[in-house]
Amino acid sequence: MTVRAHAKVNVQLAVGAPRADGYHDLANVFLAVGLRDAVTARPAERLRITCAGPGSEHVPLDGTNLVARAAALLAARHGREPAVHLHIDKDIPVAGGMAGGSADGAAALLACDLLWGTATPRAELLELCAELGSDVPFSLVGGAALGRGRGERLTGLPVTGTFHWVFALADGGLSTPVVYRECDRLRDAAGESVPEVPEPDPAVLAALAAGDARALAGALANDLQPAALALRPALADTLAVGEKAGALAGIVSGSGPTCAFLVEDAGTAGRVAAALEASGTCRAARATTAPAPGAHRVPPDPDARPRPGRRPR
Ligand SMILES: C[C@@](CO)(OP(=O)(O)O)[C@H](O)COP(=O)(O)OP(=O)(O)OC[C@H]1O[C@@H](n2ccc(N)nc2=O)[C@H](O)[C@@H]1O
Ligand SMILES: Nc1ncnc2c1ncn2[C@@H]1O[C@H](COP(=O)(O)OP(=O)(O)O)[C@@H](O)[C@H]1O
Repeated sequence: MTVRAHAKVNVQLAVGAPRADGYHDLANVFLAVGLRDAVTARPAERLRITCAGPGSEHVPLDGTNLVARAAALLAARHGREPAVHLHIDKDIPVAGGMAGGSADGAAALLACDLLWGTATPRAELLELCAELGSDVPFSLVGGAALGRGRGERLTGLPVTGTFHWVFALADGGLSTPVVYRECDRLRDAAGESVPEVPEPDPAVLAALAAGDARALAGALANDLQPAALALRPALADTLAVGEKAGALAGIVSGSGPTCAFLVEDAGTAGRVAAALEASGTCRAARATTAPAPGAHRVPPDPDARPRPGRRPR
């Protein structure tokens, strides 16, 4: 049973003051993009995780992996053992601010639910996603959505047309909690007044609904960007290269260090990606489109053969 789930970019990430539980209230406007992982679930004697693809050496294969936590949570809900082999085919950059772990968690929940025939109602799956992590419910639903609370309370958003993006992948990741802490520290140091509960920007929502890339480019906003840049100053060079090469706008994706560039069309995407790769300011650049779907089953490929050079760990 194979389920695919996509990466995200935050077209608005407004971060409130830290809450008593250590989280931050957000106005988090998620947009699912073309980069995706796949999780395959097969019956096994006990829970086993394998992973292949770029960066897979940085993915934990123990009980802390979100796919392991997803299987354990769903199994406990249905009073059974999580006896399953979960294989992750990774393409989403690890610790890149694109919710790769969350995508895998949502994909594993769905894959196990289908494999075990447990038919968990959608609302319950969403609750389990929220237990796994703040970004996991969005990975299940995809498209575009506003996340309130810590990002887990979703309202679907209308999107028209296709948005073209280029992602500059960085060497190494950034830790999400470290970036949130740096954001708090910078705001404290600047004596900034921060709302408890931030609000979505109507300009962002209108641009998504209208399919207006120029308007969306003008409204992109990420409150975690100053923190990501403080922790990784070289990201400013990456952003400058992409913008100079013709992107409408560049922004750090979520907690970073991936940089996201919104571009006018597929041709510009190719040119911006080539300029980023030639600049040496990133590990690789990937052109893709949005919106992308939520986690979904893929039919088995009768001609599937193991691909050389992608041996699972
Ligand atoms: C920043 C965002 C933007 O979408 O994603 P990434 O860019 O990392 O992918 C998310 O808020 C990340 O969500 P996710 O990675 O699911 O976070 P969780 O596992 O729930 O929380 C990890 C840690 O991040 C911090 N955290 C997360 C969410 C939130 N609203 N406030 C927080 O302060 C807390 O320190 C928490 O302990
Ligand atoms: N399936 C998974 N894929 C990637 N990372 C995972 C996974 N499960 C747990 N992790 C852990 O979560 C951390 C954050 O991973 P990821 O979701 O890729 O990044 P981000 O939170 O920046 O979007 C990783 O550094 C890793 O230790």
